[in-house]
Amino acid sequence: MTPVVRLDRIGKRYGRGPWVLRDFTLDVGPGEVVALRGGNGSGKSTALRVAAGVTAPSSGRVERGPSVGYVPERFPTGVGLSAHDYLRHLAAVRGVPVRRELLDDLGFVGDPDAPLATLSKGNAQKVALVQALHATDLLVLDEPWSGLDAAAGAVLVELVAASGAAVVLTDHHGHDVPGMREVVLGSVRAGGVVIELDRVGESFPLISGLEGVSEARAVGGGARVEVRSGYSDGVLAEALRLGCSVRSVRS
Ligand SMILES: Nc1ncnc2c1ncn2[C@@H]1O[C@H](COP(=O)(O)OP(=O)(O)OP(=O)(O)O)[C@@H](O)[C@H]1O
Repeated sequence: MTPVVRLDRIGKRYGRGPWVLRDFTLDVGPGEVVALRGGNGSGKSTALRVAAGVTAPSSGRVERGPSVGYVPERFPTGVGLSAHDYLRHLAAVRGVPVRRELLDDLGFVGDPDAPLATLSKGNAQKVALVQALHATDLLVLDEPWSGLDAAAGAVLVELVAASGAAVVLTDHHGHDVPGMREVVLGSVRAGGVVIELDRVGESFPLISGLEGVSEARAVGGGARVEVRSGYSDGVLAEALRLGCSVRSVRS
């Protein structure tokens, strides 16, 4: 089966911050539903943003089909439009029909002509879902059940299961979509070690950019370096080669 979305050894760091994702690979085929699992801060939303194309990976490659729907973790309701105008506008930009009937299916009971910012959280979330559900290739859903009542939640399970698109989602509430595959994102810090180095000096940027380093902080002339599980030997060897000395290694 040809995947609709392929994340190929994705790495992501925001600016010069720590690596949030390292070597993350994921293929999702049409009609497949994948739930990303992992603790807070393990990079789930980041992986979804990369999959949806709203943020670029720092390394690795992304391939995806052209028709993509994305529900962000926080729906930006401050656009000053009503639900109807917002859906009409996005549908026109994308050249797809407005699927207003989905608002009814999800039990939307807000005023569709009132500004989005005045809607309740659950009703705003239903608008966020409807604008995404047009997608035929890839649906990227970040906490899509957030704010939904039980009835709407059950409808969303059915919509996701029946979408036919590749679906990648996160869900802290454990909704069970039939056939859903789970992919666990390990924290880049889980199981790793903290290495304290002396005599780092100008080698700090090189040390902080080494493979497996999830966070590095300059401390005096040395550094405190957090290293993911399995990478400490390589980081230690490289640090020594760069002339640093090792003060401590702790798991
Ligand atoms: N725009 C950003 N700029 C800088 N750092 C960011 C940004 N977005 C996320 N991060 C950092 O990336 C890491 C992963 O965050 P992300 O939101 O992807 O995790 P998550 O698994 O979705 O977390 P949660 O379960 O709490 O929603 C965190 O340390 C976070 O602080």
